[in-house]
Amino acid sequence: MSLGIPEKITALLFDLDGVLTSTAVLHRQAWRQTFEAMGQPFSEQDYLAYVDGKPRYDGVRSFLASRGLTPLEDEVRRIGDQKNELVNSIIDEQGITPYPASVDYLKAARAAGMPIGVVTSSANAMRVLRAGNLLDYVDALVDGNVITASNLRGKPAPDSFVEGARRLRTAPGNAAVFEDALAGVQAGRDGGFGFVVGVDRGNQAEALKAGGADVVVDELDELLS
Ligand SMILES: O=P(O)(O)OC[C@H]1O[C@@H](O)[C@H](O)[C@@H](O)[C@@H]1O
Repeated sequence: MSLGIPEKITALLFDLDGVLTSTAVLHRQAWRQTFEAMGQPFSEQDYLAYVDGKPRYDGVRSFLASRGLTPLEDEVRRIGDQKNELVNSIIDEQGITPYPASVDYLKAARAAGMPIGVVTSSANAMRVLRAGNLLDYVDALVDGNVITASNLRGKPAPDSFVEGARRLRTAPGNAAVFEDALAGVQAGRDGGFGFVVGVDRGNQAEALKAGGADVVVDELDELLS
């Protein structure tokens, strides 16, 4: 079976929320409730432009900066931590659903012997991967905790994907990035990755293309043939 990627690609790096699992929607809901409780209306467009794909506190800073606000660091953390409690209780209530088409793609990648990394800004990744029964597919994980502990810059900087490639012993030019967030697609482009797949979950196919995606799909199994 063909994975629909160039021959030079020898490793795959997947974002988690919104690419492998439908948790991006849960994050968006928790962010909206958190910001609206502060009197700041928060649209889907705000999520996509300012928060999606970025580490937790970067998301807080970026959205509030768009409203002309620059809160002190303590306040940034208080808001981010409040959102984290909320997203965890939403996950408790709603559970974790992997996208079936993404699981099919992971299975095909495994069958092809491709090393697989998950590169996500989320510090809740282990919980999500475990609940989604996805851990068997993961050879390397770079998550929000690794990003903090290793002092990496979060997406849109390429650092976390570069670290993922390093852990799979692959040069970025030989690795493919799979991303639904604009910040993540930009990270793939700026890191010189060999192929960037944009996954359009929110009417932003054009923006993903403009941000550096080589191809944009609605579901990962569209790449299989
Ligand atoms: O707060 P967490 O779980 O560490 O996640 C940080 C970010 O992780 C990203 O994967 C999500 O796209 C964002 O919505 C989220 O804010």
